[in-house]
Amino acid sequence: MDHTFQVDLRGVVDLLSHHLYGSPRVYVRELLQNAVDAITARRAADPDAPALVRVETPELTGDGTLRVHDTGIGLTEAQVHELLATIGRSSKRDELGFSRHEFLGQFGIGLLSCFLVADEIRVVTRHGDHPTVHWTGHSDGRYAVEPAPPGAGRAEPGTTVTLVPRRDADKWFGTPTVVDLARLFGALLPVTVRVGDVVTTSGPPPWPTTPGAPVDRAALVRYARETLGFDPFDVLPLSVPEAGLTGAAFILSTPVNPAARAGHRVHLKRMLLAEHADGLLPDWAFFAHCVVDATELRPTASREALYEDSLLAATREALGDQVRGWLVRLAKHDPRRLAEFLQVHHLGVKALALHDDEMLRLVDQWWPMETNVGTLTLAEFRQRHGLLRYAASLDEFRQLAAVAAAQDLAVVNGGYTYDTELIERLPAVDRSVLIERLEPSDLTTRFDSLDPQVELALRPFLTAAQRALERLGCEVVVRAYDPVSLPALYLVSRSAAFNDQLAASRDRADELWGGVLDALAASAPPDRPQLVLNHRNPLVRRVTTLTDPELAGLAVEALYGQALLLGHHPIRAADAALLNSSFLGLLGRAVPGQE
Ligand SMILES: Nc1ncnc2c1ncn2[C@@H]1O[C@H](COP(=O)(O)OP(=O)(O)OP(=O)(O)O)[C@@H](O)[C@H]1O
Repeated sequence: MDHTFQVDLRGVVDLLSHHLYGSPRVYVRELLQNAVDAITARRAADPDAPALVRVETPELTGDGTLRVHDTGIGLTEAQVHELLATIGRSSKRDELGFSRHEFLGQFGIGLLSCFLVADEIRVVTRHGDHPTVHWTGHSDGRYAVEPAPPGAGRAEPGTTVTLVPRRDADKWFGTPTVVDLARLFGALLPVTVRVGDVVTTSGPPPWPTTPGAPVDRAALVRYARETLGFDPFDVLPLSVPEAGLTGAAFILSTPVNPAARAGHRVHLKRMLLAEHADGLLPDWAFFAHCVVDATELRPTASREALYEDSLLAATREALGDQVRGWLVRLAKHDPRRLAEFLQVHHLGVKALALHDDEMLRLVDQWWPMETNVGTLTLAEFRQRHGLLRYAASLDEFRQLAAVAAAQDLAVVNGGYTYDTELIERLPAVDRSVLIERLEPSDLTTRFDSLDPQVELALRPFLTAAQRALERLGCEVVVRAYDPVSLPALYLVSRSAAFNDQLAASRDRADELWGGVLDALAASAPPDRPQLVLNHRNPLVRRVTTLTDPELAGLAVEALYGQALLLGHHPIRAADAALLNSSFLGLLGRAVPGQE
């Protein structure tokens, strides 16, 4: 024998409230949606039928209930039985079960959302010339249907839905709350909605809704200010005909974290679906906030998010192209504005450029980088200097920028967030790009050696100097280079820096790990850091002629300390001690008198 499923309405309402809808406030949306659909259905047969939805809050009704009146198609008694009391039954699907295009509803559960805030729902409805029907539904699952008492029938076709609030749901029925919710969800609806005397619909959207219609920028900026709460950097109209989508992208005027997406304001058939919907734009377009209305995109059953399907994917791509087009146009016709845009969003743009070729090209062409030959984009730098030579850290750049410039070596500062990674990714998108990381020790090859005679004469000094710095593992050399004002340069090749780190770790490591580090150290080349004294510097020349080996040692130690500090090199304990002793030693020599 066949039986029919029984539904525990309380259980279903509990499911809706805890797992489907984000907040009980959606009851306003569902009521408006049903009223608008009913008007749409009536106007399909009678285009001149009135189109008005009136909401009366308890403040107006005076009996504690909220009422929604519509001039829609209404229901016959048979339809009331079939549609209102059957969960999942909807008049808005065709014979094959597909949602009918002209309606907002489709699932046949919307009315149940009223039970999130009401214990009892009453519907008084009239379809055409049929008698008026009264339906009362209770949250415990009971319902009653009866014809209207004689003389109490509706004068006109349409429906009135009355909610008897639950005791704990009063806050959802205050007039200001209902006005706000009606505006939030239904401001763009194509039917006039009034809450009491307040019209909550605002007419058509502020963006062009037909192809070729002019863009009213002032209206869009006003909309952003009033509805989204910010002044956009720029606005661009959006259109994706396959999705029946029109709208606008508002470019944010303050930096945002690309990973923390705020989402987009999405309307479906003029009803707000979500204020923060995901998935409408590609990730890289984090700097744009969209407001759109679409007829073909599908909602999830909660009506609070977009259903991820191939149409949404195609829409995302098309919208991405339109935002990209905006960037390209800006680059072509208004580079100054593009520079302003990048000033605001460079960190986000760079983060995406690590993965997105298009963004990388944008950074390459338009982001001004610090270099030792002035501020240039990477593309400009390559055009002027060919090879893209870069320092991989801020310290390295600071240490070497001036010296490299004096040797005619142009260097880009790759020390800021993402810059080195971006430079190193450039050859992957453009094979013709040649890059080279500046190796500090490469610089020495560009310095001039001294005349052999001079070199010979410097031997005693060099011996004393080397003795002074031996215990620090530093080699002293003398070369002639520019700028003349620089007395000494401390140069650490990358392998020497690695050795230094290895030694420091070895000191802290236990036996087993220490053994591993020793093995590594053994395989590393024995490159030592160098203190390169500049023979063109007048002070250095004087130092090299000192005959007192102790004073020569002190002077070299002081030059070593100064080179470390100037180059932003780490100062180890031994270095600090040496700085201290050389300073005091020189001071002792400088101040006359005996103990
Ligand atoms: N104001 C109204 N006027 C006329 N018919 C209505 C009205 N409200 C509800 N109905 C009828 O009741 C049915 C069920 O409504 P319900 O809101 O539960 O679902 P729906 O609107 O069809 O779909 P969804 O769950 O997506 O909102 C509707 O399909 C419609 O036929």
